[in-house]
Amino acid sequence: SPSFSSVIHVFTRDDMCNTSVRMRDPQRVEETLRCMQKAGLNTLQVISDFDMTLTRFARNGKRCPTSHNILEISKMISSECKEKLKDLLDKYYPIEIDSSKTIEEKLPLMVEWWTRAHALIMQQKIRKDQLTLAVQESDAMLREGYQEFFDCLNQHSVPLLIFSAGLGDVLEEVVRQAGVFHPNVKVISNFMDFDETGVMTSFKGELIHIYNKREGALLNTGHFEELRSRPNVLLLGDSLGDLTMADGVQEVEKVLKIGFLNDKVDERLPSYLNSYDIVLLKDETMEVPNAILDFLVAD
Ligand SMILES: Nc1ccn([C@@H]2O[C@H](COP(=O)(O)O)[C@@H](O)[C@H]2O)c(=O)n1
Ligand SMILES: [Mg+2]
Repeated sequence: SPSFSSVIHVFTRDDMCNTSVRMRDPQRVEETLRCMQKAGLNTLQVISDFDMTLTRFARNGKRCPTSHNILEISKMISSECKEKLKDLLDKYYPIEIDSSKTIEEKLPLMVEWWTRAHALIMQQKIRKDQLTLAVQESDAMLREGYQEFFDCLNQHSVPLLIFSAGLGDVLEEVVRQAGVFHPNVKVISNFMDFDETGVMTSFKGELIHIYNKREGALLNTGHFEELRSRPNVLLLGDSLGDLTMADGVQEVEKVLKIGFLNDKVDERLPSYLNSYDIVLLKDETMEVPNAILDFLVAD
């Protein structure tokens, strides 16, 4: 059964190009993992962001789509609307990853991006039954090793909450088409409302954007209440906004935060190291989360 040294081996491997694992405090990571292992898998829950955390950021140098992008570049969207959505992406994505701006400075601009994009999407008479094809025709890609990750959690009945500011209907389809939408998976995200003919009319509930996952978590107290007996959390994200995803967990004991740092790595590394326990630099795989699960399984 895997020992901590085998996890460390994955953490410190230097044989793989473009892959690197950083930790602010490796000893604390080890202590946290040992506590989690001792407490057992029946005390664990996993909370993960979706876009660019469970999905790949890039492949062969080309960006992979977010759940928004999958819809935005699909046949369902008119070319005029596509152009407007692309302009929004070009304007706001650089702000999202700008390390010279604070979260407080970025927040209103991110709300503006989501609000404007969703207003455009709502005008497009999206058909629910066309989402399957949009995902099939996209380059959406879960990270290498996703099957092992999803299957392991399911096999051990560990709940996986996918908490996304993306498009819930689209991301669920990505997970379904990958064959890993197991019964232990729950999704909190922006879901569409459809009329009786299957045409989208609006979005359900409160908007989830990159910086209000804490509020989103607190709106879902029922989910976390059900998981009261699971105070240990493995959190996976790619944005500093993802760090609050576990804020709804009741009587939390240990939280291990794993951050995928995909873009503008040098500028953003200090803030990621400050806030995530483990930072994965340009790592397109689930190798580290899987090594951690292997370690936790072996109690
Ligand atoms: N119109 C938009 C708005 C946001 N995005 C990207 O979605 C990501 C958020 O989804 P998570 O699953 O990561 O919560 C965010 O990082 C934005 O870059 C987009 O592509 N289009
Ligand atoms: Mg993300």
